[in-house]
Amino acid sequence: MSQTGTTRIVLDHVRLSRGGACVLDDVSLVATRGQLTALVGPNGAGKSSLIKTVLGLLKAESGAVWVDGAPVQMLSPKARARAMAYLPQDRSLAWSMTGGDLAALGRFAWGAAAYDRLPPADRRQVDIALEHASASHLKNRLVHDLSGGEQARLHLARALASNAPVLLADEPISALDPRHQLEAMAVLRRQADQGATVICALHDLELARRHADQIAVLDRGRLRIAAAPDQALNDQILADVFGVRRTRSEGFEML
Ligand SMILES: Nc1ncnc2c1ncn2[C@@H]1O[C@H](COP(=O)(O)OP(=O)(O)OP(=O)(O)O)[C@@H](O)[C@H]1O
Repeated sequence: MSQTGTTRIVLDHVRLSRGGACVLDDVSLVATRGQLTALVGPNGAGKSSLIKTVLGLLKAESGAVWVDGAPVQMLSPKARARAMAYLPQDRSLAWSMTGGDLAALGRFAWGAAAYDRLPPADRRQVDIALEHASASHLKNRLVHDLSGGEQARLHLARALASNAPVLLADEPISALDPRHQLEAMAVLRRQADQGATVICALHDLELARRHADQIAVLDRGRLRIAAAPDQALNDQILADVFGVRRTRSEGFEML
């Protein structure tokens, strides 16, 4: 698969099995600088598995993942952490910490430190990330005392604080109210506009359509289409993959 100067992430005929079943089947996808790719597909389609494979957390049994021209499996854990920020779907924390310390974990690959002990430049990155995630006021609160949506915004701040050129976000808007969903999507859009490569798994097809440059539709482990939003979410795909059709009010109804 050809790689140009703007290419950052390439999946080249990736096949992955989990629990004895094939969950990614011959998936090829390219994500470039400055581009927001929305990964959509029904539950179990393989979105989280794809993100973890790009991160090198799961190893493709055939095919390859390239990050800035290097096979991901050749990169050290630190190099991967510096290249790619990850907002996982599971955001449970085993022990509590302040919101500031959670967001400061985003600087971990540059040297671990609690928020108060971060070098000024790193602390500034964390403060900017907290602001972008609408979470500055949560800096001194204990994470376990916060609502699900407040915790989600701190986890987004942690991912943003790393300032990595690639951002992989697995359902970044789950648990967020409508206003904060829009804010989170605007932040991801801005990251892409500033040159980052953003890949995010989303269930909200309308938000995906409005914010993404390309939409990759996964269907039972196979990439059905990766294209501009209106092309990717055409009537046939909506019916075949999601079992829905668009209503006149831009919503969806079951077929
Ligand atoms: N740890 C695991 N062991 C075995 N199978 C797994 C494991 N994790 C996920 N799977 C299976 O892999 C397939 C893809 O799961 P994945 O989490 O990638 O889907 P998804 O598209 O992210 O789904 P969702 O929208 O529900 O989050 C599913 O069939 C799932 O049951």
